[in-house]
Amino acid sequence: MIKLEKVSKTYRTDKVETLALKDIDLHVGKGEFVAMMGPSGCGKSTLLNIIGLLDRPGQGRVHIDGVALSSYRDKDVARLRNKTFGFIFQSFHLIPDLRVIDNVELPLLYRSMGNGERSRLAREALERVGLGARMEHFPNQLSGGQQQRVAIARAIVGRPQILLADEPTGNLDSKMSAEVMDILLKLNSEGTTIVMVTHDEQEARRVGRIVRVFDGQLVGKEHAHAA
Ligand SMILES: Nc1ncnc2c1ncn2[C@@H]1O[C@H](COP(=O)(O)OP(=O)(O)OP(=O)(O)O)[C@@H](O)[C@H]1O
Repeated sequence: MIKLEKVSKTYRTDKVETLALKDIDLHVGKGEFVAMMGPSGCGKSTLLNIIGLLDRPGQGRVHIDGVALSSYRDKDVARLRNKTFGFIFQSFHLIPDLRVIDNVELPLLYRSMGNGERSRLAREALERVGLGARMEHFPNQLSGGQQQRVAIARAIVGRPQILLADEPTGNLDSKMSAEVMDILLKLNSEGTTIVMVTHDEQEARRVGRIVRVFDGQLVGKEHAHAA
């Protein structure tokens, strides 16, 4: 499903060069749930951005569902990203002036579908995360855990094959974190491939596989075992 070969990434500013990723080989099979762990600054977000086609590697190859990213032009990459991935962030990234239902509909605006269909899919996604009764609320009228569930509904509304989550429980207390993890595990059991960055060992142990990043490289052998 996701295959990275010898991926490296260097950030260059006027004065400094930072080698953020070095020779990453990673294979994530269809339907896997992978937790990515490592100290601050080791390259986890950079790796997630490259997997999610938000950034291109400096060197190396990225294959998504068997297709090499290098064969896509920029505008096709954007379309592939929108269709294939759902993104969840630590700080939710909801739009405060939009009602919950309108936030969830956002990713569908780029697809050709009528208002009725858009609204039906958004309602369905909100019901799946247990927020069917909060559609007309604004984000600041919800708890942190509920806001993250809205963000999950927004991430899954377009039925992506892959969910990428960057510390999705980082801003939540343990009860809300457990609720968010339950939803992610359920989505995974229904077939969605998930890659999640986390700092929480206990949480990571709930998922299928842990990939550890250190200083821009993968450590251990676990990254090689995927189907
Ligand atoms: N846009 C950028 N320009 C320059 N350097 C960057 C940029 N983004 C990241 N870096 C550097 O690349 C390295 C990896 O950063 P990255 O954000 O991927 O780490 P991380 O493991 O996600 O960290 P954290 O757990 O703190 O979020 C760091 O040394 C960081 O300073």
